[in-house]
Amino acid sequence: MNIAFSRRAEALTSSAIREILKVTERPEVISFAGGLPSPASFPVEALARAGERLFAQHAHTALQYGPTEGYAPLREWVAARQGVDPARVVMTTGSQQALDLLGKVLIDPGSAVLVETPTYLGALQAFSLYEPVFRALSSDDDGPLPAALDAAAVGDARFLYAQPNFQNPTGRRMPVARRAALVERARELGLLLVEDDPYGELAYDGTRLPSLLSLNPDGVAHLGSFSKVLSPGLRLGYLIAPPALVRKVVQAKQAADLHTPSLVQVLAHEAVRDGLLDRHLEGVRALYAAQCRAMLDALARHMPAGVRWNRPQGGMFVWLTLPQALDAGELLQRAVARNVAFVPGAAFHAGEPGANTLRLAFVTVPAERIERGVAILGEVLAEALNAV
Ligand SMILES: Cc1ncc(COP(=O)(O)O)c(CN[C@@H](CCCC(=O)O)C(=O)O)c1O
Repeated sequence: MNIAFSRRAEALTSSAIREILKVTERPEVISFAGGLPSPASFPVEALARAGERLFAQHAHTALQYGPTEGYAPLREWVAARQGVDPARVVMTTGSQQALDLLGKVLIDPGSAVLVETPTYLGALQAFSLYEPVFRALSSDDDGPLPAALDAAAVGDARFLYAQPNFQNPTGRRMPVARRAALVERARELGLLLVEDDPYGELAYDGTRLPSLLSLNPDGVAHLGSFSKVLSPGLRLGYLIAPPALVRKVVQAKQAADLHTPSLVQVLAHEAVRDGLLDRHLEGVRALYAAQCRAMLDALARHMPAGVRWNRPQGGMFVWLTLPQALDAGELLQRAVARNVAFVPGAAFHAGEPGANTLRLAFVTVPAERIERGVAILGEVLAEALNAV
């Protein structure tokens, strides 16, 4: 059967992370690839008790169709936590769906979309379905440069996609002054900001900086997720946006999946309604801080000269820059042959190739396996450097 695919489908590519995750299913593989939260961070007991309350008190709601905007008590909980009107909140099936819906309602073929580079490859993949032209915005260690946001660069761009907290893949965090300057420039230029923030509650010192949303609620579409603070298997996220954008996203979501599963929304609300999250997050932050120290110590011990990396203050990722001569895509094959996996950096780039970069996720690997995996990675890099 010769299936005639749409032009969009013909251009589709696989997620580098999803493809590598297939390889990492072998238990002997030390995987620094997927941004999977540590299973030790899942509040299993609290979720089990929430499930009992769900079936005892909310079974009909949890098992029935629900409103596309989401389960009202959960929307209200999100709205209160973010300081917005519940009418601006839409619950989504992971924040990944929010990325897809924003692409669907904001991007025409050929539309310009401004992105950091590198940036989250899942966002590039979601937006790409709608055939934009990506424009990479100059950035430094603090994030996108507001000075790069001039009328010429912005032109008719539909939005700027940015992550202010512990950015995937670089791990960097935008200082408050940079956030304010970025929001001000975007406001002056009438440019919508899409703020993707799955890691905002994962600062190891427990601090939270003001969101871009809080600096300009009418100019920012904010994405949040329960994946990194509760469980990714729930596939639960949310979008907070100006009313006109909420209306369009809801219409698109009606066509996509009618609504996010009622069961998951009621379960999550039953779990978080009495303050579980704040108690739970203290332990998650302490665990991730220890994991990060183990990773940074191992890198310092085993990386050959010329390899650079950041020191994240939160989140789940370390970003390595290799000497120009090395290609992380080629090195991945050699590393996997020695049971170590990571995500090559090229897939995170929308502008320059970035072949000599790679992302290491560190929260799910026990410290002794981090030490062994990074030692092997160091040997693979040293052998490659000796061969150039
Ligand atoms: C910046 C950013 N925005 C949205 C997402 C998607 O999270 P959810 O759909 O809310 O689980 C993510 C999740 N990214 C992880 C998860 C992907 C894992 C996978 O594809 O299995 C990663 O980069 O490894 C993210 O980092």
